[in-house]
Parts: sequence; structure tokens; C-alpha cells
Amino acid sequence: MSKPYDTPRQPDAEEALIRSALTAEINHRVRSARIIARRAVIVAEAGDLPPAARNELESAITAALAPLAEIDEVRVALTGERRRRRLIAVGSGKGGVGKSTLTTNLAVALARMGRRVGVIDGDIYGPSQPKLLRTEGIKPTATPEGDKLVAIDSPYGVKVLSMGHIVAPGKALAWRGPMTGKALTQLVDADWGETDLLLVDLPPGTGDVQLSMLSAHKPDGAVLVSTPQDLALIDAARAGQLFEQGEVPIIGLVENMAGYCCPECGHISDPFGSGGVEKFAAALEIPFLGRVPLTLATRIAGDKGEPPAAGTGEEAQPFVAIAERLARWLDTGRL
Ligand SMILES: Nc1ncnc2c1ncn2[C@@H]1O[C@H](COP(=O)(O)OP(=O)(O)OP(=O)(O)O)[C@@H](O)[C@H]1O
Repeated sequence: MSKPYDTPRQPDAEEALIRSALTAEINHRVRSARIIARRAVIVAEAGDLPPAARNELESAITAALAPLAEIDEVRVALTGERRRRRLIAVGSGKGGVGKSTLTTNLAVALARMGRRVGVIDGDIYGPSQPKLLRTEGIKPTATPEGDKLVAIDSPYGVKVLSMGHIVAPGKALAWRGPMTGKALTQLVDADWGETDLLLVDLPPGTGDVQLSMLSAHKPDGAVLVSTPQDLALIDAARAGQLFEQGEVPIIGLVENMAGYCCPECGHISDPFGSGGVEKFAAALEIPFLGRVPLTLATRIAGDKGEPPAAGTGEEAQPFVAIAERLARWLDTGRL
């Protein structure tokens, strides 16, 4: 069987005729357009549309093609109802608290549970997902229509796209608000194949990327990350407020770097304090999702592009436990 999207294809005369009668917005959805015995047969993608909008799309195609002299009848087939792809934002108030590490490892753990997961590196100014998911130096291809990027397959069963795959290191630093918004849209609207869950690794703080995310690609929920330091917690609360104002449910707060286990003697010390995040979450009435300890192995694994959650070591456990809770939230709305 031929695979229609393997190679770029020129539309034939019939398809070109049909497409010329349709608006760009509709053409974007049309997957095939043929005329068979004066009957136009159009297949359009509508899996993301609610029933009323599906009917409108069908009527709009029929109305646009009816005046064509070459056609007596129009048949429209809309692709089946597909569950909408869900977006979960992973945010923090402060940089360097391990938001990217958490995003990567949650995605890998969810993929190992059989979920179809992708990671969007929304950290346009300091992308780290290419390294964490071992896809550094890989350039994404475009769809045959040339209108979308194709997400990259990482070696861990997770698809990924990052500005770091597109722009030379350091180049995006001078970008301003509207450009960052466009860049994020390019990543979200890419061809993610069968992926039905996207984790978005947001840059720290409450800047342009967060705002364009809330306005154009409202996430289904947000996971917040903090270290136990007071300052990080205060910033996390600020990031949380932004999601609340945007009516994005906060799924919960994760404490990262929560106690250091010395690889030599096994002694656990708390360089950033202990238990603060859980108490803080309780005070703000935000669910506490779990604690990820500070370990040398987690840091080294990150640098090597070998997420601990891809293995079976001790370092994988906290990520797996949080991923299980996230999966439950996605399935039932409860943790
Ligand atoms: N639990 C952990 N144990 C040890 N090292 C960790 C842990 N979590 C994160 N790190 C390390 O801390 C550094 C910062 O982590 P990461 O890049 O994930 O943070 P971030 O919040 O995404 O930072 P940025 O603000 O730069 O995006 C990395 O070197 C990472 O390997």
C-alpha cells in the first residue's frame, strides 16, 4: 500500500481544482481530494473538532465545491473523533530547580507505562531537552506539505522538539515576545504523530512564553517544581498564581533536590532544608506530588542524556511514583 506522506507530492489537476475552491483554513484539514465520475470525494481531518464544528466544516466544503462545473455531487468524509492531545505544563518560579530533569523523566516513565508522550522544550532561551533526551544535533524534518515540523524520536520512546533542535545555540537570546510566542506555536502545532500527551518544559518565571502558552495553547494542567528553599517556594507560588489566573488547574507541586544522600557514607543531609515544599503546598492547598532526592547519579545521568527513569535504578523510583500519580490524574481527574 502506498504511504501518502512519505514523499512530497504535487497535487494533481483534480485536487488542485478542488483546493482552489477552498479556503486556506479548510485546505489545511484536507487530506485527500479526488473527483470520481463527476463526484468530489474529500477526506478532511476533524478529529479535534466538536460535533457542531464538524457539521460546519462539512457544510462549508460542500457549499464551496457546489458551484464547480466539473462536479455534480460532493461527498465529505471527516476523520473519526480522536481524543484531543493533552498538554501538561511543567513550570517553576526559579531557574535551575530541576524542571527540565523532571519533565524528561516523567515523560520517559509515562512512555514506559505505555503512554504516547512527547516533550516540548518551551525553554526557548536555554533549551536543555536535546541533551536530556539525547537528540542533540538532530534537525527536525518538515511535513511533505512543508507547513509543520516533525517531532524527533528520542531513544527513550518519547518524541521531542526544542528550539535547541532548530536554532543555533545562543541565537534565540535576542528574541522578543511575539517571536517566542510564534516559536512555541511551531513546536506545539508540529506533527506529533500518535502522541496523545505533551509535557511542556516551560522556562522559569512568568514571562512571554508562559503568557503565550496560556493564551494560545492553554494546558490541561500544570505541575510545579521547587527546591525546598524559601526563595524558590515564593517564586513557585508566583508561577502557580499565573496558572490559576489563566484557569489552568495545578495538578500539584514536586519537591526536587530534597535531601542529599552521600554516595560514600549514605548519610542524608538537607542542603536546601527539608519538608518545606510539602508544608508550603498544604498551606496553599495545592496537592503535593512527591519528592525527588538530590543525587549525584541524577546529575550525571542528565549530562549524559540517560534519564534515570529509563533504567531500573533507585534514582528512577521517585519519577515513576510521580508519573503514576500524573497518569491517574489524566485518567480520572484525581491523584
Ligand atoms: N534531583 C536531582 N539530583 C541531582 N541533580 C539534579 C536533580 N535535579 C536536577 N539536577 C541537576 O540540576 C541542574 C539543573 O537542572 P534542570 O536543568 O533540570 O533545571 P531547570 O529548572 O530546568 O533549569 P533551567 O532554569 O536552566 O531550565 C542540572 O545539572 C541537573 O542535572
